[in-house]
Amino acid sequence: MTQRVLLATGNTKKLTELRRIIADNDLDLEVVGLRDIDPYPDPVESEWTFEGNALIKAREGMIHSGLPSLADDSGLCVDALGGMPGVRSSRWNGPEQEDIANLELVLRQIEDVPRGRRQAQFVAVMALVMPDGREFTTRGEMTGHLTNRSKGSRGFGYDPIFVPDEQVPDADGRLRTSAEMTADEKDAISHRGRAVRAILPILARELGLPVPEGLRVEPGALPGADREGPEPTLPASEWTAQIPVIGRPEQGGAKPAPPGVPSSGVTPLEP
Ligand SMILES: O=P(O)(O)OP(=O)(O)OP(=O)(O)OC[C@H]1O[C@@H](n2cnc3c(O)ncnc32)[C@H](O)[C@@H]1O
Ligand SMILES: [Mg+2]
Repeated sequence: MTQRVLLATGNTKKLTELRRIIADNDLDLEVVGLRDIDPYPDPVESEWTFEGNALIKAREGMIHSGLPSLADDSGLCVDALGGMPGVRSSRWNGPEQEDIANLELVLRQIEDVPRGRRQAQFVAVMALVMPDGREFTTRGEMTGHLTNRSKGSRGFGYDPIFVPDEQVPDADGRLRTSAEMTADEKDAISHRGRAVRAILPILARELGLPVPEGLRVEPGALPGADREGPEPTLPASEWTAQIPVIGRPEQGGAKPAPPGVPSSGVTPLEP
């Protein structure tokens, strides 16, 4: 029987991307959105880390639906702004969450910053909360730089001003913004694509589904792999899986991984 999973996000563009990436990976899952369950108040995203806010949204989703629940917390971290807007990306210009006003404010804030110092990265953290309270997070990043004006109409949020590093220039040597890329091109390199592809093997294992071809990892490499054995040394809420991250240490309110912790494997979440 097809199992149901909730994607607890109020952002329909994000939901579309998440559904598309899950569908591309052939998991026998029905992905329901917030519109498919009884409404509940938006949770307050009160944490200073993407992990913390993703867990807040996934926990609320699980409590109100009883379903295994996924949630994404993401944002744009701009080096010249000390890693901001980061976890505040959707409310950067105020509580209205208007993409264009947020993007224009960032452009104004960096208008005097020269091209060589306009590096930024998108970060996405996916949280999974199971009905038994087990919790997991995965992280993906996409590095790039910011343009000085919007280009392209695909994607959402800050896509029209973000030029990903991982792309081949066109015949004129021009690089595209992520709003000029096709959905498949963005998914292949995006922060969300990476975070979702990292959580899918964990979700599959937790639901007893076959792990999709191409997403297989060593069984012991997944957090909670010892769930049939002795209790984990950390509470379930403190396990996180990290995928290899390209680029600089995390910013925007999130703490860098503690020294000595490998870029993939199990690390504790900050309190
Ligand atoms: O909290 P939910 O309900 O999931 O929806 P949201 O839009 O409020 O989501 P976040 O709190 O995670 O804020 C993420 C913001 O970061 C930006 N962002 C995240 N991923 C992006 C992407 O792939 N392309 C462009 N902008 C993105 C965009 O402004 C989002 O509104
Ligand atoms: Mg939000």
